[in-house]
Amino acid sequence: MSSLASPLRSHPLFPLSLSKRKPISTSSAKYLNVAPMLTPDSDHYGPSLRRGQPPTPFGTYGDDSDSDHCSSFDRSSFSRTFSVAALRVPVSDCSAIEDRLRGHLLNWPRVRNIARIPGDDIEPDIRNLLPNADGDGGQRLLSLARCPVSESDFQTEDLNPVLYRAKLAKEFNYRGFLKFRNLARISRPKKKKNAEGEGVRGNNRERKSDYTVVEVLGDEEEEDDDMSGLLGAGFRAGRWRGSTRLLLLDERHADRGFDDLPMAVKAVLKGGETPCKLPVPKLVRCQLTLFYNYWNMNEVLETLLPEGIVVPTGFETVGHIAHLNLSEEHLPYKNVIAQVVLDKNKPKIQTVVNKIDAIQTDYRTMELEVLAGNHSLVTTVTENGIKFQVDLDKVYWNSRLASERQRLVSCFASSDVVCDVFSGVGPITISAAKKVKYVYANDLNPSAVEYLVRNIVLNKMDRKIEVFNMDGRRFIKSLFSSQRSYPITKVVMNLPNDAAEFLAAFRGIFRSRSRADGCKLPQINVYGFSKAVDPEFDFHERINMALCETVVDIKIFRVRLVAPGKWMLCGSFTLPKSVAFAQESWE
Ligand SMILES: C[S@@+](CC[C@H](N)C(=O)[O-])C[C@H]1O[C@@H](n2cnc3c(N)ncnc32)[C@H](O)[C@@H]1O
Repeated sequence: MSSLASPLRSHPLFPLSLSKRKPISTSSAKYLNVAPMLTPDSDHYGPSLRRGQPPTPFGTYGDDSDSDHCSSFDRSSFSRTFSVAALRVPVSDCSAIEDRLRGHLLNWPRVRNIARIPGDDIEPDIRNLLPNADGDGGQRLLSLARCPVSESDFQTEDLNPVLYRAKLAKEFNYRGFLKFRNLARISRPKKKKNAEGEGVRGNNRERKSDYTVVEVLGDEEEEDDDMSGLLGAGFRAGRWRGSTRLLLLDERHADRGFDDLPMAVKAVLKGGETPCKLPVPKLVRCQLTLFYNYWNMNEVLETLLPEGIVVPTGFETVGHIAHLNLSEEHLPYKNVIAQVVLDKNKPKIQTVVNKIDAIQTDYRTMELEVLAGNHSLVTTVTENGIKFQVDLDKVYWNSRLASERQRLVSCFASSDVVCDVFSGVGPITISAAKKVKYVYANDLNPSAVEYLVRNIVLNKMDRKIEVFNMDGRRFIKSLFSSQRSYPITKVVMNLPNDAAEFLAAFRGIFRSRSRADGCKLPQINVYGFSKAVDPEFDFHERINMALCETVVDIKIFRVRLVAPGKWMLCGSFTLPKSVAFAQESWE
């Protein structure tokens, strides 16, 4: 039984997954309990989980301390090693040689073709102190070891850093000690950035942020011997003792002898015409290891999920939350999928959730299950430069409507007064308020109203928005019947499931006014869904029915397909006079 185990072996949801997906090779028996079989694919260029070999002995790389047992898998089983050849060159000549070897160097995604050799770098400061670096290097080294004994030690013109620091400390009076932080700054070593983006392995363990490591195979002496076979005795130049870099050669040259290498590489190895003076660069064999962090989400999921199961590709993001919409077939693997999504999208994503059920509540909220990461569903989203706080547990939010909201608001003019009947936490309200004269915003959900108020304050729009918390029909009726200081010119009704039915509330809104008053009729922007063959016709019919009137001049815009064959639409029309002045109202 144990021989069928895989990277998911400890996961109860994957009993047979990899046995279905990949055959296990008997020759790789020692890896059986940790890795799937790897079938080298010689036609394939570039790294892949199938091509590389697990490091030997398997499991010495990678630390799976991140694992939690309900959702995890053995991340170290994703380490793969590849053989590559490299030129070991002095740092000072590296970029010149790199230029000369374009087209012959390793060109794998996210792998730099210049690699550092751990422990090989010599700090410029140290190099200046070393004998032979400049004439007095040895003397400087000695002077560093000196401790100040007498006043005369401080009289020396050229104080070394140790003496200089001691001198400063000694000279500080009461006021000087107030500047003690400066003293600390003088002696604090500068932080070094890892510009290479590559890890340096220590104690055979990868650091968390590392995704690749390059090691030269064999010790120094063996290295020379190895290469003498390849290059011939003539190429056994004296060993270079300064800082070096590895220039990784294209994978085609991994196992080639000197004679089979391209002319450009041979020319560099021969020295002579290379830009570098002696010492001559050396050809070395390397092992390139790519860790779990290297592989992208698809590659990892493809390995983890059983064959035949489509790898879930996209997810929606709301602030720090990744929102999956897993299908039935993915549900048995939901925790592992979520963990990979989290691993591969940190730090932006901190929580991964899955929608449990279709939206059914009155407040259009979703039932979400937290699958990985922290359990907070309160997040901040930035949409079109505006910040919104939302609690996905209590309010509606849909990032996919961002461009539609932008389109709608772009149709408003600065003189407009907007009435947002189903405002939610305010994405249309606040965006419109930035442009128009005034906005009346309403929502039935008290939590949505709470966040709406927060977001209005957050975006400093409180002087241009008035908030209401009531049913949409009542809101329409009371707003239009009261003598508001701003006559409403635009109405937004974004509750696609039922908004068309709310249109009945507009019947008779100007009933008590005289037609001669010159009341400006508002433009209505109402959203709806349609599964009909002709969605525009279908939606127009529903609008007419709700208003008990035929709207002649209407523009219907297809917002997006929300499901196969199901359109979300936006209908825009001016409220017919006959509806606004109708004598009967919806009540
Ligand atoms: C689809 S959401 C749209 C929210 C917002 N316009 C947006 O784009 O995010 C619909 C909103 O209408 C609210 N709602 C549902 N029924 C309502 C009713 N009868 N009256 C007023 N608001 C209602 C819900 O609470 C929800 O916030």
